Amino acid sequence: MDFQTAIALVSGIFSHILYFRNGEHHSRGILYVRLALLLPVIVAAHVTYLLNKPVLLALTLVLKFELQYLFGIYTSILLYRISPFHRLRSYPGPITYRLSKLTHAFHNRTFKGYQNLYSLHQKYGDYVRTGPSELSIIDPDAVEAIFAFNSQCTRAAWYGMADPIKAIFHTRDRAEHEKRRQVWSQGLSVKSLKEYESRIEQHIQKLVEKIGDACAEKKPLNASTWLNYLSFDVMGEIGFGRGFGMLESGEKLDALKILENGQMGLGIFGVVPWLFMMLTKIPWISAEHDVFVKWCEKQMEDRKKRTAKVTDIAAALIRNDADSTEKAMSQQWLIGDSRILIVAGSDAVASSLVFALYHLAQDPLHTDTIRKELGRISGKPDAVALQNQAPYLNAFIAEVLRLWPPNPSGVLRQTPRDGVQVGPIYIPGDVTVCMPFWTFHRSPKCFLRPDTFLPERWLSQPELILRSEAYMPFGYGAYACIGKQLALMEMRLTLARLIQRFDIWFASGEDGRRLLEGSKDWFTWGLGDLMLVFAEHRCCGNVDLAAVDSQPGSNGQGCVVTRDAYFRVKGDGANNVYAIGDVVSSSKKDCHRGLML
Ligand code: HEM
Repeated sequence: MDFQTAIALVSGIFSHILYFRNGEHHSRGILYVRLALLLPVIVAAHVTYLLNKPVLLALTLVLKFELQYLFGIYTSILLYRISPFHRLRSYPGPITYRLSKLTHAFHNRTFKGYQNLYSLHQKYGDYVRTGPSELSIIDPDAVEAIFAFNSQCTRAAWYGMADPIKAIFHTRDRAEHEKRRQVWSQGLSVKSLKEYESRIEQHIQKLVEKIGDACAEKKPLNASTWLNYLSFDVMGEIGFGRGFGMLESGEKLDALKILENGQMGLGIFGVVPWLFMMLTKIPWISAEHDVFVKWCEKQMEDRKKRTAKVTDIAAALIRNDADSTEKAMSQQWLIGDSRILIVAGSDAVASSLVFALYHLAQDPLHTDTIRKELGRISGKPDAVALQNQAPYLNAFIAEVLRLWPPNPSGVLRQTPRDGVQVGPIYIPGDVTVCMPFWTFHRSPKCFLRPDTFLPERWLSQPELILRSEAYMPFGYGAYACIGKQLALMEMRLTLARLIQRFDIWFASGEDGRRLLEGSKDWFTWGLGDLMLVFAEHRCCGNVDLAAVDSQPGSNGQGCVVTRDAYFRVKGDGANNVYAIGDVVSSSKKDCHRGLML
């Protein structure tokens, strides 16, 4: 090895040990690339000028030195990551993940990040090393230490990927975040929620009418599409004072199509923040995303110009902007939060509602139980009644959020410099820790029969919940979801209104698999299709199956005759119809046993 090579290699190794090994570098990717490209040219120019060497020779020498230097850095980095000196050496995990997060991105290429994490936990246990300095954890004892208000853990580098944009969701500084959260909470107070209720109802009513039309024409509907329209229209209404009109037009806004494309990138490259940040700085890659950002800004600008007749979340943010003395900074917050307003709540509510409809179609007993419960509430149940007097509905929603949390791969935190102690386990400092909700919610150590949809675990069978700390679809602690009550109100109202009016089944040829297996994990869910048929519910409440049951061998099965159709029914052999199936026919001849309602 010649002297120059030795110097280059040693410089590389020391650069890693003294500089790159410490602190955060994810936001400097572009800077490093620029330096790597520019420095050789500058140095070569100096060598040519000072030593009088030919340009080409100087450039070759400098580039050779640079490559050797980079080789030194990367060899040192990779060896260190798998060495017994690394602070995460004792945690199990695949060697390829220890070497580089790029492996994680590669495994996420099919948008099944949540399943990937599930498999890793199945193989390696509750603590898995999923990156050079990253752990995925499904230990309920660790929740307090990592998420509680008094935890020293902060948001991980992942949240800084939107830099330099300012927004509540991207703020890593605890004090700054707390201040912004106070501004947001004015728009989400109990009083505001009360005002939002009737406006949310109007949008739900539009959805109900659309479904009613499809129902009259006996047409199936894609629930994933229509619930998305609802949740975005509601966020337009609550966020900016007017819906986006998608329920009326039946068409997705172009801006939201762009948003979906952008989410795909997040699903794959989001696990490697430095790479994601570099990619989003490349103009032709970020062009579409910039259009979406501009559209969000425009919503806020338009809202500022309108005199508000109604209250909304933007009103609180704009008020704060008007009071602010630091105008430029305040404007930055307003722009950043306009995006959060649109994105944060819509996807999550839509996916939760679609998975809820899947479970209703899959087992109509849930529909029946909720309907009976709603029937016991006097008058049309409002949001407060649904919260306090519909325990099964609430348990049903809780179970949907357990099995299908809207952020399936969870959220990330960073441990403080001194690390964190979880009982006998020490998690070293400056480590990114992730709690993957989908996997955590299905841990057999935390929930009995973890993969089974059982709303009863939140009601009559609490013994099925072993560790309630593991349940955190809305996150937990200082950064937890600020829109939780709004989301729950919207979900309760939507499900109640749909169940009160319709019976819900899978459309012909649908079994829900496209939703369960085809949905993509791109931080929130990119939903697969779910084709459903809705039918006006005419035979509500208990149905006396005696006539059906009295037929020998009927086994509680037969037909229910409503005003104009014959439905196939299944009973429990006692007095309840618990599944009402397809319309068999409009005449009695295809219906071998009938029961007139
Ligand atoms: C089922 C519905 C929803 C679920 C499951 C959900 C889940 C979450 C989770 C897990 C976080 C925490 C992220 C973290 O720890 O960094 C979060 C944050 C947030 N959510 Fe939601 N969310 C839902 C609906 C909504 C709605 C309707 C809004 C509308 C206002 C909203 C606004 C926000 C905001 C602004 C944050 C950031 C809070 C902060 O930084 O302090 N979410 N959400």
